[in-house]
Amino acid sequence: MNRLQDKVAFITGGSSGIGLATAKEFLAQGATVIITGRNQETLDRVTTDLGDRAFGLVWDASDSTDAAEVTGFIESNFPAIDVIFINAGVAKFGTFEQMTPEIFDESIRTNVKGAYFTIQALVPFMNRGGSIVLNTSINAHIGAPGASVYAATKAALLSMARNLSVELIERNIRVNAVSPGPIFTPLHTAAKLGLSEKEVEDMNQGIIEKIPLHRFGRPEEIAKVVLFFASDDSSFVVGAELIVDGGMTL
Ligand SMILES: NC(=O)c1ccc[n+]([C@@H]2O[C@H](COP(=O)([O-])OP(=O)(O)OC[C@H]3O[C@@H](n4cnc5c(N)ncnc54)[C@H](O)[C@@H]3O)[C@@H](O)[C@H]2O)c1
Repeated sequence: MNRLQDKVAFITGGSSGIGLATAKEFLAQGATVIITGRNQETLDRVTTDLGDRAFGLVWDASDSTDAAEVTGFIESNFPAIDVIFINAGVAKFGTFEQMTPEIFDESIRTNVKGAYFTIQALVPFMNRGGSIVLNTSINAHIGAPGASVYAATKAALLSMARNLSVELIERNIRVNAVSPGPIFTPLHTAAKLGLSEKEVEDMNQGIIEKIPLHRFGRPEEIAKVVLFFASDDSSFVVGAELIVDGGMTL
């Protein structure tokens, strides 16, 4: 316990799924947590549940170049940011023909550009060093039908993590990546995937058959890995990737 005592952590897309599980884990370890999302009501509800050390900020990851409000809030309230978890993301699946320029742009803006400019805006606040963790995906490594756009964004993110790690370590900031396999979260709903209920059901069944552990992962199982990267337990780990997929990519 208390692996993040007195630390301040910033989590993008923190109101559900892996981001929320990570916020809970960080709070349990003594951190103060700032989560971002697009909906004020949702953020209010979630931060009320999370308690006094949780703060919610409306910040659209796909428009992260406009950071004035976020940086102003941090400046007025915290001495530093110690941990950033780049987690907000969209997963638009579909055949090659179904991928429109709009889907492509939204995916790149949220998953790649959003990540980059969030880090650029927040690094100046990491004045006591710290840790940045990027949430990529096993899709950065495998070939799966219908995943070409999503996978391309996650491969970009993984490469971003490696390259930023060698640049930011000069400021005592470690950058690492977690690459989850299938984790049961709201991302797996038909609406978010852009598929029908039946397509999602068939896809999920097919996925489980490929996982040696024969089940989806839980958000909490990713949060534990993010905690490892965020805390001093990983003090000599720089530019690494940890695949957490129940053995799916083996
Ligand atoms: N669930 C999985 O199987 C899985 C596997 C590998 C990687 N991931 C990655 O994990 C991350 C979290 O996904 P999740 O599975 O917890 O699903 P989720 O839908 O619960 O979480 C995604 C979060 O991102 C937020 N978000 C999306 N677009 C945003 C935007 N423009 N601005 C701000 N926030 C935005 C959503 O509001 C949500 O809180 C994603 O980056 C996803 O690609 C998930």
